[in-house]
Formats: sequence, structure tokens, C-alpha cells
Amino acid sequence: MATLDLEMNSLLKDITIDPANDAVVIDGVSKIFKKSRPLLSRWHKEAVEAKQKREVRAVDNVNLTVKRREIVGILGANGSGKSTLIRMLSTLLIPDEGTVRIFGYDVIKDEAVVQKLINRVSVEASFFKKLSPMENLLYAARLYNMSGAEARKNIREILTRLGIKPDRIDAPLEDMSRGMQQKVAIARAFLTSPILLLLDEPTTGLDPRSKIDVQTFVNELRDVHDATILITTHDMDEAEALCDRVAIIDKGRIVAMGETQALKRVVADIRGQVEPVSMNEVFMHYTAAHLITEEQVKRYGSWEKAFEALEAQREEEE
Ligand SMILES: Nc1ncnc2c1ncn2[C@@H]1O[C@H](COP(=O)(O)OP(=O)(O)OP(=O)(O)O)[C@@H](O)[C@H]1O
Repeated sequence: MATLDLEMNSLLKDITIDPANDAVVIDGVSKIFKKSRPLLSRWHKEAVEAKQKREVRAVDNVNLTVKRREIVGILGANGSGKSTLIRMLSTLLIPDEGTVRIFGYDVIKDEAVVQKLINRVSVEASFFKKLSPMENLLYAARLYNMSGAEARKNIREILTRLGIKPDRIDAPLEDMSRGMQQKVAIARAFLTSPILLLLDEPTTGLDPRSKIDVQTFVNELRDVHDATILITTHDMDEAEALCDRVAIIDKGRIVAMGETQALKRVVADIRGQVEPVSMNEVFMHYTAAHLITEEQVKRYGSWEKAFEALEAQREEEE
């Protein structure tokens, strides 16, 4: 397979990277948001108490190390803290507790260096919608001091590799589907050849073929360009296909960490099954409000029945 010439930015030329450092070291990191109570509770008789803001530990004492060239998945339900964690790694949010180091550089003290080492793709990517993908990416390339001719060639190659048809490359972005626009956002992150790529749900909303295009390209970026990739996803198949290791996050805490095959065997053992379970079952196991014990499996007749019963109980309690 032909490789893409992505090594065209000069962003990293003055940065020293010690090969002994891991790509990401997250040490005891928490992020606490204050949320107003719902309006109704303000009319409650305990007005003083109701005025207090509720604290949400969106990320709660997370420890995680990502080695160079690893692809690590962060899996979690809606609101579990994935995006908050990624935002702290990309210097968009400041941790309230703990430290984050990217290739040895601290996200607070060395913010400017960290910003050159990483690139983040998220669904809320901002673009000039009247301009074409080519124009948008040329604009980004200029911000990164890339030469026009070189950038133009690379942009066309990356967009084509991601499955954008040649006639769409120069047409306004606003005429493209949301999924296609998402691919352009991904292309923009690849353009700078970051050594750490943070992908926040990159394939949500993409059709199966587009998902595979993106996954293939992510793998290529690691294999050919030595990138380290941290990816958040709801898609268990994607996690299994792409990630060397996954961390499952629930209510801001990492509740399981490891290779997908190993986690599947662990959960099968807990459930007394010989065959490994699916990643969906692993996810359900670790994110259920109560970890399901062998005794509960026996009491309710099957793991699924125990899960349903305990989830119903959890909803009632809430
Ligand atoms: N700026 C904010 N102010 C207050 N609360 C916030 C803020 N950002 C996130 N939260 C809360 O923190 C928790 C974690 O949110 P986060 O967006 O990190 O979850 P997520 O796992 O990325 O969810 P999703 O899969 O839906 O994107 C949620 O309870 C959310 O409501």
C-alpha cells in the first residue's frame, strides 16, 4: 500500500522528546463540575439546601498510562466522562486534581508544547461551511506553516483515502452529509501528523464502509507514522478491531482496563462460561450499577436476568 507523505509540518522541530517517556501518563486526575439544581427543587421548602450547587465528579481519580504507538480505547456510556478526560489531555480543560503528562510534558506548565504534540478530533469540529474541504484544509495547513503545493497534494490524498469522492473535494462543505463532514475533520487532524491523536467518537454517525475507511487510516497512521492514538467510542466492534487495550469508564472512574480478549475471558470466568463473552457483555458487566456476582447469576437464573433485575432496581432507587 502506498504511504502518505504526512511528515510535512515543522511544528515538532524544536521539541525534544525523550524516548524513555510514555506517550500519556494520567496520574490521579479528577475534574469536578458544579451544576445548578433543577428549577423545581428551588421551590422546595428546603430552599437553602436547594440553592447549593451539586458537584459532579465528571472524571474521578483516573490513572492511565499509554505507551508510544499504542491505540487505546476509552469506552463509556453517555455522560461517563470520556470527553472531559480527552479535553484535559488536549489542554482545553484544566484538571482539578492530579497531573497529565504528554511525552513527558505537563499539560498545564508546558501547554504550548503539548498543543504541538497532539491533535483532537471531535464531532463539534468547526469549519467554514461555505468553503470546500480543500479550502478548509488549506486554511488549516497555512496555520501550521505548510507550503501550499505540498499541502494541496497531501490533502487530496488524505481525503481520497478516507473515501471522499474527487468531485466533493472542491464543493462547499455545507452540501455534504454530517458523516462526510466528520471525515473532513478527521483529515484535518491527520494533516498535521500529530504524534498523539485524540479521537473523540470519530466514527459516530458514519456508515459501516466509512467506519472501516477511518479505522484503516488510523491503523496506518500508527504503523507508518508512529502515532499514538487515544480513541473514545461507544462502538464495541470498533474497540475490538482497533484498540490494543481499552479502559472502561463509568461515572468518571476507570472500572476495567486491558486487552479486549483478556477482558472477555475474565468476564466469562466470572460468569462461569467456557466460551469468551462479547465485548458488549464485557461493557455491560463493568458498567452495571452493581457488579454481578456468581451468586446473583444463580439466584436470577442467568446473567442477563440478573442484569435486568439489578438495573430495574437501580432505576427505582434513582
Ligand atoms: N461544562 C460542563 N459543566 C457542567 N457539567 C459538565 C460539563 N461538561 C460535562 N459535564 C458533566 O460531566 C459528566 C461527564 O460528561 P462527558 O461529556 O465527559 O461524558 P461523555 O462520556 O463524553 O458523554 P457522551 O458519550 O454523551 O459524549 C456529565 O454528567 C456531564 O453532564
